Amino acid sequence: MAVRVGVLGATGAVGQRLIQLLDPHPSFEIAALTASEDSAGKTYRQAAKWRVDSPIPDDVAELTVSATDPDEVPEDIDLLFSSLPSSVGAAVEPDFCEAGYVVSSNSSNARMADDVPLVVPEVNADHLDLLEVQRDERGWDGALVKNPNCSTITFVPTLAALAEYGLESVHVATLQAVSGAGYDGVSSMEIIDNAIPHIGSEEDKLETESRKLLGDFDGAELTHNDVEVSASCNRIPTIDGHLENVWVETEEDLSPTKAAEEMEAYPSLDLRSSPDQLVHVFDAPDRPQPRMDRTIGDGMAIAAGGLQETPFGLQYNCLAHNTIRGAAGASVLNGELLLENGYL
Ligand SMILES: NC(=O)C1=CN([C@@H]2O[C@H](COP(=O)(O)OP(=O)(O)OC[C@H]3O[C@@H](n4cnc5c(N)ncnc54)[C@H](OP(=O)(O)O)[C@@H]3O)[C@@H](O)[C@H]2O)C=CC1
Ligand SMILES: N[C@@H](CC(=O)OP(=O)(O)O)C(=O)O
Repeated sequence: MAVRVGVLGATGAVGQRLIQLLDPHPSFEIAALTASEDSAGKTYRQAAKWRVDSPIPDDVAELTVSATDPDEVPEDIDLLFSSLPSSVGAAVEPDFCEAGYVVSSNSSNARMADDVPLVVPEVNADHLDLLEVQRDERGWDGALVKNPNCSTITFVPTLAALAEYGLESVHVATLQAVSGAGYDGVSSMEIIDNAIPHIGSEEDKLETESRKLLGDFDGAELTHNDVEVSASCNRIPTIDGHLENVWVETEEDLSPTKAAEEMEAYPSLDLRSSPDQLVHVFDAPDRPQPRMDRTIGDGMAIAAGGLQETPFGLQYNCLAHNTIRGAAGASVLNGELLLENGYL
């Protein structure tokens, strides 16, 4: 029987992607949708300005949107996907966890909290058991798990594939699509014929979240990886797909050929939303490209290419679909991991 799930912030850009991914999902049944007080009481069709590239699912369209309050969500919901603005997530997600709901959240609040697992299942599924510590410390029946920032998700799997060579330092420069800022995030006058070399708080997220994801969990405590990470983030006029240029220095020698082999061989998982192959490496030096490569693995794979030796270490480019692999798909994958690990 399918697990009954809800979406917090269901009317937003990421909320709509969540609905698109969850509606056909065999393990989950959408049974609750929440948004702001402005949307509460309306049908989803009325409340959401549907902008996803597939039709709004009929059954979901007729559900009534409720306020984002634990008292407004049915008790028989087992899992909530959260795509709220982070300030709202910070205020309400703990209330839902205290009320007994398990929350798989895409919002940036609490990602770096010591007792909150920040998970990319193919990279650090074992960190999920930090939930035992969380429940002990907070006394929650529910639980809170986070996926990282979309740009963090794009480059961390490639680093995980190289980790056995000893990661010393990483430099990453991003070229991020406008959908990452949300529908109203960047105006057309700002971004057409332009690039913006600043995305608020983004660089710090890449630098800190990557070290947490690549850290070790001993069953009680999480130690962050001590690799030095330096990021520079840029907004460019693509719609979807974050492209990143990465330079990595390793303790052991690592040729571009060997690095490509390690990336291609890095294992995926058997979870329903995991791609068959996690990292695809292109031989052609002009790939990956956002428009051509963002939907590899139904938008859940990472594309890489352009591997070469430089005076600053191994250099390569990588790409992921920011609202699928980097946001909604990442939360759904964590929901699948929670289910597989008996947390639901
Ligand atoms: N856009 C993207 O690609 C990415 C976004 N994210 C993160 O995901 C989260 C959602 O982003 P996005 O979907 O773009 O945001 P949107 O602004 O499109 O959607 C926000 C959602 O939250 C609801 N909401 C807003 N204020 C409140 C409130 N006070 N109480 C309850 N619900 C509220 C909105 O409801 P209503 O419609 O009623 O206003 C809407 O459903 C953010 O934390 C963002 O940083 C992460 C990665 C990528
Ligand atoms: N800041 C990201 C999207 C985002 O909302 O990230 P986060 O989930 O860390 O808030 C972008 O602009 O592409």
